[in-house]
Amino acid sequence: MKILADENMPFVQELFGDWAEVVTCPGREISPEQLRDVDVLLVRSITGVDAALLAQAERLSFVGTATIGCDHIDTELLARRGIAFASAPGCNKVAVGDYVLAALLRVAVHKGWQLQGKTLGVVGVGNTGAEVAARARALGMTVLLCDPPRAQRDPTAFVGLEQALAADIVSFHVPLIHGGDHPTWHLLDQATIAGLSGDQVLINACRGDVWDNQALLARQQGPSPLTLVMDVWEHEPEVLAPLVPHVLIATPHIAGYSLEGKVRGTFALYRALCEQLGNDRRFTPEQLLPPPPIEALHLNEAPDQAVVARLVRLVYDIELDDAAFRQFLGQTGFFDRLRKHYPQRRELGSLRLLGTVGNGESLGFKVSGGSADSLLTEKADR
Ligand SMILES: NC(=O)C1=CN([C@@H]2O[C@H](COP(=O)(O)OP(=O)(O)OC[C@H]3O[C@@H](n4cnc5c(N)ncnc54)[C@H](O)[C@@H]3O)[C@@H](O)[C@H]2O)C=CC1
Ligand SMILES: O=C(O)C(=O)[C@H](O)COP(=O)(O)O
Repeated sequence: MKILADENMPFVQELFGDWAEVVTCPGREISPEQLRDVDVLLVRSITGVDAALLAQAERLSFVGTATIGCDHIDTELLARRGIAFASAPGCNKVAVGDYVLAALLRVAVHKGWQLQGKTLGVVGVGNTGAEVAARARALGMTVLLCDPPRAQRDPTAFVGLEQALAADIVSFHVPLIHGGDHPTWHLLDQATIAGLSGDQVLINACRGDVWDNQALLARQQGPSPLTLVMDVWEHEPEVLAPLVPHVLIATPHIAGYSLEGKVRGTFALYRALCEQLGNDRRFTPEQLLPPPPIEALHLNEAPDQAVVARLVRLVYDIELDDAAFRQFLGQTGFFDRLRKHYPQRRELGSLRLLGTVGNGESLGFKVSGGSADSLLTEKADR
């Protein structure tokens, strides 16, 4: 059996190497010719799997994407051709929650805000949106949930887009959908942008095409620009360069790039393929993860916003991602290069907080309760 996998997918040799020949290559370079003798194709979000790519893929029986988003896959085509398909729902939702928490804390410094009491609109309340909502609540924010497809089933829990867009901060977590009842392409368009006030903050960690980037640039060049956090961009890997100086935090589609998230992504495909082939699973995701750089910290009291910000930065410093983006912007291939060489990033949950840590768990950290002394003893005993 021959497996072709995106080179940015960790642990493919370890997981599949025992029962298949595994070949890897850059996701944007996978060609129809390469797929002639391939049985299994494992991609990430940058490989468009469509009729043109599969034109010569006579042997292909399985396609997997180690991502949450599936907008790059023609799933109807796969179904028509009898090719099995798997994705990795939720695999990097925690990483996206970490990213947005780090962004909120950075925004707070920039604006001189206490986040407690501020409102956050979450547009799209699935796996990633729910992670973000939980962390914002732990910071004492009032969270407005907007998810029209879900609201059809549970109308009382949700607000409309207009109300969500009136929040102090609005974070987008929708799939990219063209057409249908709830399209998300250019959900933030010229008209919605015009209705926003210059005090507001917008975060996009879902798909670039959900925001009209040209319309945003026009707004940012006017008298009352918005505060923007952008992990994703229209037309990636291209970036609308003139927009970047008007963006507070700019990153190259790495919100979901924790090591844990990537491992869960590859592992979801391993599990699906094992099931399809009737193979036994020899690994668990935990076996693949190295120990984190910092395992535990002792806190004597519940952390305030400034302490939370320092704790988050110990595990994930979003400003380093922003600085790298600005340093290399404009160089050919900078976007994909930053993604390919992304430093190993762990989730907040890799750090255990010991002692009286209040809302630590809801913020994403691992927490051990008990008195400070008993925990110190427990730590010393380990
Ligand atoms: N920047 C990054 O690194 C990452 C980006 N993503 C993107 O984020 C998207 C969302 O991920 P999940 O939360 O895991 O997906 P999910 O499928 O769990 O949730 C998406 C939610 O959006 C809702 N929705 C659909 N249309 C909507 C509309 N017009 N308005 C408001 N809500 C709408 C759905 O009802 C659903 O509840 C993914 O499809 C992917 O494109 C996901 C992971 C990492
Ligand atoms: O899971 C998703 O959906 C994402 O957006 C991925 O985190 C993006 O990573 P790549 O597939 O582009 O490496």
